[in-house]
Amino acid sequence: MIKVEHLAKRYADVYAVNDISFEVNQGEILGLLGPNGAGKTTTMRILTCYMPATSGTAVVDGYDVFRDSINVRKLIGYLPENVPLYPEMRVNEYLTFRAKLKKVPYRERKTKIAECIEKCRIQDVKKQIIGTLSKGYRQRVGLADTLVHDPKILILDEPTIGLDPNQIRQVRQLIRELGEKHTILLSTHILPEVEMICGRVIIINKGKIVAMDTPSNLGDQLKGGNLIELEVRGNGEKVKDALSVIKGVKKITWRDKGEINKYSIETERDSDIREEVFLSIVKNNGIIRDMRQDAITLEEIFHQITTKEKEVVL
Ligand SMILES: Nc1ncnc2c1ncn2[C@@H]1O[C@H](COP(=O)(O)OP(=O)(O)OP(=O)(O)O)[C@@H](O)[C@H]1O
Repeated sequence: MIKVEHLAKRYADVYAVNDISFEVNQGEILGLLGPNGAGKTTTMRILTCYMPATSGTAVVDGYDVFRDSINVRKLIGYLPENVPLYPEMRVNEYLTFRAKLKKVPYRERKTKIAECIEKCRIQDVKKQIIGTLSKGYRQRVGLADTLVHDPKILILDEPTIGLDPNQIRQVRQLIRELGEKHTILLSTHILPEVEMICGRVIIINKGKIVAMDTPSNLGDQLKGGNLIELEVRGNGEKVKDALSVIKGVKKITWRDKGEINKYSIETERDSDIREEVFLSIVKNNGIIRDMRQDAITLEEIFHQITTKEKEVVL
């Protein structure tokens, strides 16, 4: 449905997006996940024909975003990060105005608007002035606007940003429902959001794609093991050397190298080496102050992929 090849966008001497390629298949919800400034909005702006790429191509349902921009726009409903609404208009007036702009035929307009109002659950506020609505309701009016011309594809830039936890839950649920009928590309920097909503995720950092898979495969393939957090009083170097030879240890990160040392030990999947860790530290005259084991979450993977910590990696 969307095919992006070697896309790049340069602002002056900075590449906001640098040679990215990916596809969004029909009917899927794909999450574009990345920290601030990763290039998510830039990618979406190119796909929605808001601005041209510096190089590369993007094709939406067979139409090139640069050459066939009018056809591409008809296919896409775009929710920008800051939803641009007219605060002095009433909700139904605004949606009628938008439907006219988007050339929804006069005969269908009423029905289409009613459908969007129902889908986005804004019946209660349809006569209310937009400026008086809560942020959550404004977001839903923005979503209703993206749907009013019944586009095949929805491009949603940080759709839950700035909402309270209840509103976030409602908007996520709404996006999941919309995913039954529309192909969706959404951006977020919130990990649980992609885990909850998306079938596939692209992790983008500094304009480059650093990982692409289903949320669960990312967990399995990239790390998939356990993480043991340790706090030890003793000779840091000696303890590190002893830990590194334990079978099942994949990587050790060593911090606070003083009298008290902290280690994060990544282990193989399905291995539990806590007892070996304990014995090894005691044997090397270390005192364990804390030891915790957790499964590595997508959060850690994301953190590791998108940041370069100063660390000792064995
Ligand atoms: N119009 C512009 N002129 C110059 N630099 C820009 C412009 N728009 C974006 N950038 C830069 O391009 C990079 C990518 O920005 P972009 O907005 O695409 O990131 P993002 O992943 O959407 O981040 P956020 O989550 O903060 O919105 C950033 O370094 C940003 O400062």
